[in-house]
Amino acid sequence: MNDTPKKGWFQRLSQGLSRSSKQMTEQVVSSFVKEPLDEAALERLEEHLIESDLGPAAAARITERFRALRFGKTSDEREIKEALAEAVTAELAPRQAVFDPLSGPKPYVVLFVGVNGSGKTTTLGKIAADLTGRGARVMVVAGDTFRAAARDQLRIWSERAGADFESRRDGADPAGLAFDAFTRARNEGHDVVLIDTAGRLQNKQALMDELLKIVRVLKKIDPDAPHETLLVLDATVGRNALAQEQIFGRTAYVSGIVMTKLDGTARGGVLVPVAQASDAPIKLIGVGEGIEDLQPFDARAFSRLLVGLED
Ligand SMILES: Nc1nc2c(ncn2[C@@H]2O[C@H](COP(=O)(O)OP(=O)(O)OP(=O)(O)O)[C@@H](O)[C@H]2O)c(=O)[nH]1
Repeated sequence: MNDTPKKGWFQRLSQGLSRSSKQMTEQVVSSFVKEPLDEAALERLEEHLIESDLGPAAAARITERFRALRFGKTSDEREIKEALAEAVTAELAPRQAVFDPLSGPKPYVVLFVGVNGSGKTTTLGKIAADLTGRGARVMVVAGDTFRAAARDQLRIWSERAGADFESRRDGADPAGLAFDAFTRARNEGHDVVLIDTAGRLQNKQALMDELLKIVRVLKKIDPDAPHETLLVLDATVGRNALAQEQIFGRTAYVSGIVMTKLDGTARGGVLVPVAQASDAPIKLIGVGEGIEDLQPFDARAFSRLLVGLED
């Protein structure tokens, strides 16, 4: 995604995170205002943070940091929010990284993995549109060959973006498709190849085997491919996102996480335990269905908005 967010992104992020920040402000922030911060209040804070899906480990660390900043002091709402924002930023800042498909090798191959419904296809479509908008030549590959609906949806995104599109009939081998598409993209001078994959097969093992096979055949053409493997996770499933991260993260060589649908949940805080559990950093976040609603992850902006700080 473009490093310089388009105008209005901050407002969209703010609006998208409004349910989460409302939860934080109502449940967490308001209960501390105008009381000197004591042990009982800190315990309540930790509980609220866990209820907001930040996870026990991060909740404990944030509470400790908060204690160091404010213990024994009477705080107004702004001071509470600033201290919380600082503590959440400290958790997330080391887990932030940039998705930059245009400064690597060409064609730059990006594999999209994640369960069905997580927002994979939409994310891929938004990225395709962003890249073609910046003048890149993009190929979109419909690696979920089992579901005609998934393919059609991707074709529509691809046409809208002005990208080239590669697909095969139902049930064709996705690894073969990926190989041919990568070969064509190399020959024709594409800048980026975006490969969608299935999110569900007969069982988990079959799904992982298929992903690994795709990776293997891509490496036959370029040992460094795929240059990026993005795991797409849906924030609305809360802590289930953690389980998904574990399954895909362990086997699929994930290099970056995209957290979608942060606008559809009051538990956007789940990004914190996911970011910490994963070996891969958070690269992009989605706060809506529009093309402009997918943007680079900015730990500081995210943390401040999560606790209801608008500036
Ligand atoms: N509110 C909101 N909706 C989103 C976001 N990202 C994706 N969606 C919606 O989530 C739904 C599922 O997204 P898809 O892109 O189809 O998900 P998928 O993982 O490709 O799933 P399949 O197509 O079932 O394989 C769609 O209705 C999207 O419009 C987001 O950031 N916010």
